[in-house]
Amino acid sequence: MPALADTRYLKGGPVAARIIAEVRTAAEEAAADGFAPRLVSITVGDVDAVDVYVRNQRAKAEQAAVDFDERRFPADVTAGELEAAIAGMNADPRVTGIIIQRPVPAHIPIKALQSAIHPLKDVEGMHPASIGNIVYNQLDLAPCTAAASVELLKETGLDLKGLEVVVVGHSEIVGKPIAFLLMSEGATVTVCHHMTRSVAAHARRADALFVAVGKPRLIKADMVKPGAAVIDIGINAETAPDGSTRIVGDVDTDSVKDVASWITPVPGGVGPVTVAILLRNTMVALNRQRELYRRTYGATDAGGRLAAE
Ligand SMILES: NC(=O)C1=CN([C@@H]2O[C@H](COP(=O)(O)OP(=O)(O)OC[C@H]3O[C@@H](n4cnc5c(N)ncnc54)[C@H](OP(=O)(O)O)[C@@H]3O)[C@@H](O)[C@H]2O)C=CC1
Ligand SMILES: Nc1nc(=O)c2c([nH]1)NC[C@@H]1CN(c3ccc(C(=O)N[C@@H](CCC(=O)O)C(=O)O)cc3)C=[N+]21
Repeated sequence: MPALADTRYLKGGPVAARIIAEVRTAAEEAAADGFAPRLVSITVGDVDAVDVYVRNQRAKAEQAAVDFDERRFPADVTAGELEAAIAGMNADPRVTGIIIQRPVPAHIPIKALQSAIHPLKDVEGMHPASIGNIVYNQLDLAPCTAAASVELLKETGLDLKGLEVVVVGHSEIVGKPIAFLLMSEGATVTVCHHMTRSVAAHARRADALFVAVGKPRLIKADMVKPGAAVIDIGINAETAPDGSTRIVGDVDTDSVKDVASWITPVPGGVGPVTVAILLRNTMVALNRQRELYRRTYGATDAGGRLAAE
């Protein structure tokens, strides 16, 4: 079978650029109104995939006119120290968004830490209360990678209603929210994980296959239905024999591209869209804070009296 034409690659760059341009307009308008967006990133320890993400957050935040503030903590920081830092950010009106980069070291209870972020500043919707919104079909602030993956599937023009979708990987931040977003769009969703008896048997039935595991070349050509859309979410740093490193996904793109009708490249696929959605979510969160300020301080009895005088 011939290799796919380049257009069958679902490239993230153009989608990301479109979103970032929209964010910039909104960010400039908000800043002129006294609500400059400012995103704080919390990193604990050292993780390759996090480094890539934070580097791109910084670059794209600048393009989107969003202030970006990176806070790095050593791997042996205590949960108490992190919670105290987050409490300070919650109380600081200049901070409009907070993201905790995952994973964090095992001694940090991630759920408690997510709970420490004020829901109005939770730009990933990962507060245990916020994540429930997805179950209730409130989809305007979803975890960024999940939203980015679904956005790229929509670029295919496929009708999501009744679409057979398989998601490989069921993490809180990626696989599970993807499944909920797709269910909301009417897809029939199967979720696979490490205890699934045959990932291949499920994957082969998928019209759209989402892969978020963290294992290079996990998905090979014989696991993909001809004509399917393959969304590769993996970000894995691979070191070549010559010592150079490169980023690869979870899909064996070289072979799968001859079977699938659409495939997201890594790099250049889901990653850039994830960053763009993080910035878009930052504006969603900011607008909710703005609305709270408006309701709290926007109209006063004093103002009413002055107007009447
Ligand atoms: N592009 C982007 O924006 C992002 C990319 N990523 C990347 O996506 C990948 C996944 O990330 P994340 O979800 O955070 O990772 P996790 O390690 O949290 O989750 C991995 C998931 O894969 C499942 N799994 C493990 N082995 C297998 C297997 N052999 N077959 C099927 N399922 C398996 C695990 O199941 P179980 O729990 O049952 O073991 C788990 O649900 C990583 O490469 C990460 O770097 C992550 C976030 C954003
Ligand atoms: N709370 C949390 N949310 C996340 O969404 C999250 C996280 N933690 N921890 C780390 C992973 C990883 N991740 C990436 C996002 C974008 C790129 C990205 O921009 N990649 C580009 C650039 C590659 C490069 O520059 O080499 C690309 O794929 O083309 C990478 C990785 C988000 N993650």
